[in-house]
Amino acid sequence: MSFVEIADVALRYAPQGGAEGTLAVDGLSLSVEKGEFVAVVGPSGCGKSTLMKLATGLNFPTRGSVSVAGRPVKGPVSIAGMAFQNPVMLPWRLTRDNVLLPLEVVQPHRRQMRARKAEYQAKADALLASVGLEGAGEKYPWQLSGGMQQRASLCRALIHEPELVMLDEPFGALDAFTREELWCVMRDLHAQKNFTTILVTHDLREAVFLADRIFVLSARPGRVIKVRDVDLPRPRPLEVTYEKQFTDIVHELRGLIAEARQ
Ligand SMILES: Nc1ncnc2c1ncn2[C@@H]1O[C@H](COP(=O)(O)OP(=O)(O)OP(=O)(O)O)[C@@H](O)[C@H]1O
Repeated sequence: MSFVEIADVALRYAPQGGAEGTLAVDGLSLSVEKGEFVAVVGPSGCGKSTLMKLATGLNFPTRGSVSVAGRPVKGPVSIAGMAFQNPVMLPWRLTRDNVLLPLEVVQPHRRQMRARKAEYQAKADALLASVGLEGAGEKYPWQLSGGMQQRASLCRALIHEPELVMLDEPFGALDAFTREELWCVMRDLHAQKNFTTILVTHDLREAVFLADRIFVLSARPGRVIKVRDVDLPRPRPLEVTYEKQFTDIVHELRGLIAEARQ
């Protein structure tokens, strides 16, 4: 059995005001192996974020099944860490304390928080340093740039050592240079820690740079219309993005999405 299995799933959002609701995904099947880095791309509104919510237990299928780590998903998946386009840091807490938030929620850390606070704080500072944010734990999030906040948000997604990391457009709001820097941060974190990763993105270069496999979804209701292996060797330097093999894959994906939008 794969680490994440989504099997023939449909999800219709509840109707409002007599309408019939929105069928977000239908016949959606995909599986992700342990340690794999996959990306999900597709036309706007095709159900990418819905897929993320299904895999983390924030939404449940109308039909079909979802399992993670061999267990059916019946509620929020505690072995998952998440990062989104908007880092949403609590402005009254230091950056370090924002990073520590999942440990205050997820067991067994929650019950150990008081006794192990100093150790957890040191862990947060070490994680921040590993993404180039040495000393930033002592600052408030509003004292950091957007790129720094997004790095901190990655740390928050990883602090409880999740086996599954879900990234929903995490670099979408950043300028091109900062975005590429964070691709490298993410590449290195994945290589070190080997968590299973699902990245939802509109940025096809980002998908090809980071992923082992890319799932292309149809227009809504979303289902997988193509699985593209990215057979570029790792570790991948940024320069790979200028190579023909890389740009060929990007063009292929662009063509598939253009077709799917029609
Ligand atoms: N909570 C909700 N209630 C009702 N409809 C919803 C809800 N969440 C999403 N939808 C609808 O489901 C469809 C799929 O939404 P989803 O956010 O999964 O798509 P997406 O591919 O992530 O979108 P985008 O490319 O714009 O980020 C859309 O038509 C959206 O309006």
